[in-house]
Amino acid sequence: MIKTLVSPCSGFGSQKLKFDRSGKKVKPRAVRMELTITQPDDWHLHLRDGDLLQAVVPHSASNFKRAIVMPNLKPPVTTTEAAVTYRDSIMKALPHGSSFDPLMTLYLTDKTHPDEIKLARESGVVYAVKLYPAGATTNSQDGVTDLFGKCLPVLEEMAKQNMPLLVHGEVTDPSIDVFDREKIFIETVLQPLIQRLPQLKVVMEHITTMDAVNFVESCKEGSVGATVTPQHLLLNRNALFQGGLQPHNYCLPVLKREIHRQAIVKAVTSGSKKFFLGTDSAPHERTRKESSCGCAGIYSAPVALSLYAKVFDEAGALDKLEAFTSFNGPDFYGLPRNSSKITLKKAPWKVPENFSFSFGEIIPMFAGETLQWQPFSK
Ligand SMILES: NC(=O)N[C@@H](CC(=O)O)C(=O)O
Ligand SMILES: [Zn+2]
Ligand SMILES: [Zn+2]
Repeated sequence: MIKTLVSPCSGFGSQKLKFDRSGKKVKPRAVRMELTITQPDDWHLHLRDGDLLQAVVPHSASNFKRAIVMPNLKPPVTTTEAAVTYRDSIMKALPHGSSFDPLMTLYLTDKTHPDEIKLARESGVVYAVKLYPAGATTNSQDGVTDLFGKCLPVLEEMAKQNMPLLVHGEVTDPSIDVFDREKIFIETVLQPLIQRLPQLKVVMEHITTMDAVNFVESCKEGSVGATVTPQHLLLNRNALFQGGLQPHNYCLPVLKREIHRQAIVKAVTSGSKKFFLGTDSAPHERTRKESSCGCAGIYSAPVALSLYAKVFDEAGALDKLEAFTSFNGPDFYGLPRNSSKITLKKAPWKVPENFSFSFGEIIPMFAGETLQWQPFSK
């Protein structure tokens, strides 16, 4: 439900009377101040383990009902048994009374056996398998070196079990420019994969380019989907260098040109069912980001909903926000939509400069900046 109010105050300053060229009074523009939507899920989330897990899980649990939890721990979550253990530790770290539901994933390796997929399906806690090309991103060193050469029997079993494949879609060939790695991955891996196994459900994670948008749009609805992060909707690659090197804007796949950002905004605000919310919230302790060799990953969990609302608001598409945050993901995964609701209110708030813990600090995306939308869970 959207409450459309004629704001007595625009952005909480008074709204001046406006006149057109002929001197006629112009009706004030309706400003949406409050929006109640089905509770969102996060279809791409890093919760880490140990102290970091304890520190970050409340931020996701306070806004999202479910999350697809990434398996790139050290060591990676490669078996159903490990996924069950990891899920238990997430449940233990949740704030008292939380109904957050972590949906687990397995980390695909060259050695994953098709029987592991059967176990995963039977477990009822594993919802997808994640492909990290070896060396493509954080903790991907145990990932896949040759998808078609090593993983075909597993992929066939996944198609049989209706188990989605989630992909970090970048080639790792060092001769390929880092800004072209997603495009080349689509051409050399994804296109051949869906041709070979059209029954396999695939999610292209954290898409960053117009090429990815076009690819996903060209595929059959329900067979290929994509998650979209707040950073790839709001920032272009200039944000990496604005006034000096900005390590907290560094993630993989790296931010791209403005034309790509615009294509992604257009895709998610178009009402297409193929695109859904996946924050890729990826916390790293401050000193690991502000380093001579800084880690890739942006911590967005505490600000993500505000930021998605900002994108849809600025595009004049707030009526499309709920499908993106709360319908398209569960529909793609074949899961029920949530019955709980949250309310987003237009009420400015300042993002904390940092979150401080005994082990160090985590810097959130848009640290210290003022945002307009604020989520309130019922
Ligand atoms: N997105 C990132 O930059 N980093 C992620 C890994 C990933 O999703 O690629 C992480 O785990 O830190
Ligand atoms: Zn990734
Ligand atoms: Zn990720």
